[in-house]
Amino acid sequence: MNDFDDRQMLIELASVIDRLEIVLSGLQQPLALSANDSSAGRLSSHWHRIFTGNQVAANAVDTSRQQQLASELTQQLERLRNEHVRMRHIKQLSEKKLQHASTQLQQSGFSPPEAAELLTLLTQGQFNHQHHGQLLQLLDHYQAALASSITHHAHSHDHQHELCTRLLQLIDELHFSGPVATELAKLRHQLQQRVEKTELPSVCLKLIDLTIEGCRFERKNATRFLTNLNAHLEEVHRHFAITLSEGQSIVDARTHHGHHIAGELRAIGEHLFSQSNVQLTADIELRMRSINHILVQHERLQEREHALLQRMSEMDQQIHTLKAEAENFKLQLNAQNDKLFIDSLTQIHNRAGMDQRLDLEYRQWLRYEKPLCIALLDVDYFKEINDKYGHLAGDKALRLIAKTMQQSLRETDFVARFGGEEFMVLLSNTDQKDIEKPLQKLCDRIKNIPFRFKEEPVTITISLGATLLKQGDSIQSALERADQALYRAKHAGRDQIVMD
Ligand SMILES: Nc1nc2c(ncn2[C@@H]2O[C@H](COP(=O)(O)OP(=O)(O)OP(=O)(O)O)[C@@H](O)[C@H]2O)c(=O)[nH]1
Repeated sequence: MNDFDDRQMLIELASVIDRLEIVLSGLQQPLALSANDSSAGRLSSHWHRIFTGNQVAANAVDTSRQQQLASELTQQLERLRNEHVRMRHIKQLSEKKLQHASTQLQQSGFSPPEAAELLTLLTQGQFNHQHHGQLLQLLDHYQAALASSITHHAHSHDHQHELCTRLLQLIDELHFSGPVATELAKLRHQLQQRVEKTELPSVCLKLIDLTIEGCRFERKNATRFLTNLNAHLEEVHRHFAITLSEGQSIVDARTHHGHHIAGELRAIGEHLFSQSNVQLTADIELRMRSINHILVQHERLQEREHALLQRMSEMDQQIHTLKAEAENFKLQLNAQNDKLFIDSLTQIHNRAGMDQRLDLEYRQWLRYEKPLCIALLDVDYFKEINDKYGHLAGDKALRLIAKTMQQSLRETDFVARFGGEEFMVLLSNTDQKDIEKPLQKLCDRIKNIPFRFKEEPVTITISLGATLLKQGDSIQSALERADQALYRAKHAGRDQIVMD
């Protein structure tokens, strides 16, 4: 555009010069001036003086010709003036655009030293007359900024994908019941579909909300149970206190009756030796009545004792119920505790379970130095399964793969799902020469699962990277080696095992 305007300007200027030459040659023709044309004569001599630098007699130029030339000259000058205004406007506009572009580039965060230098000049309004050069430089930087923003976008896309996978994993590690579980399932479904970058924060917040709500729900259940337990215990305590005092009073009464009967018997014995028969009979009768009275009281005591036993048996029943409830609660807590280490989708161990077992196996390896193998597995092209047959099909595949893995290995081996379609296997106490066989069997079994999605038979393969723990290894270093091996298996074409 600028190029074109400049060329146009040159053509215009050339034409102006041509015209001016004609005007000049016209003015140079020495023609007589009439008295009426004195002003035109003055004008022509004025132009003559401007263009030639020489004075000419006022009557030396033809008046009509002079007038024509003068009007042409005026027109040319007018055009020239307009063009000048237009060019000035274009210049101002392009400077403004340049400034706007440099501000935008500055805001883009793209600033190699050359770009920074140019931008400082441009944003300070220091344009030089070589606009073209500056524009070209600016264009170069624009292109670089665009390329960098495309790369950045790709990275942020990767990051977004990773975040979604991590959120899915977290959901799989949560084991809530009731409405929270339903909401979590919905959120899981949403994450498996495409979640826009802008929606991610609200999904994270929702997950936090649900986790808090789930914890509250669990806590409410536990509190309710403990309140019940407490109420029952209070009741038992009250009964126990009554029973205790009742028992004590029965014991006191029994002792008292015992003493009384013993006293009466002693008195009968004494009277037997010291009294006459008539007197003796009367005394014995008296004592017998007293003993009878004691026996009646004793019977009442027996009834109270019976009631006491009844109450004790009820208490025993209550304590029994309490014990059963406490046992049940303990089982629930244990089950919840176990669930913390179980992946809800596949029902094998999750990342937390894997960390716990890895730690244990590592300590045993340090102590007993028996071989320990870590294998990392990743399902090949799993994204395609999800994309082509839907996430439910993907979930089903993951469940079956996990089950097959468990069935394919020994009970003492360990299997965990630690990421979306990533699994880990620990083979303890297995020598190097014996490792490849079970791992190969595992891969073959998975490959042979007869998956059918949308009536189509589908073969799913896995890539596997494995390593044996070596002298000086930490858990981290061994995991990294296994991960590298897995990476090589993927890049060598997938569906294979790489041992490091
Ligand atoms: N159905 C389902 N898909 C999941 C789950 N977790 C992760 N994924 C998906 O697994 C896919 C993994 O894709 P990528 O990491 O690209 O790997 P891939 O397609 O298996 O490709 P390669 O590993 O390179 O062979 C993504 O589409 C995830 O959304 C899950 O729990 N269920």
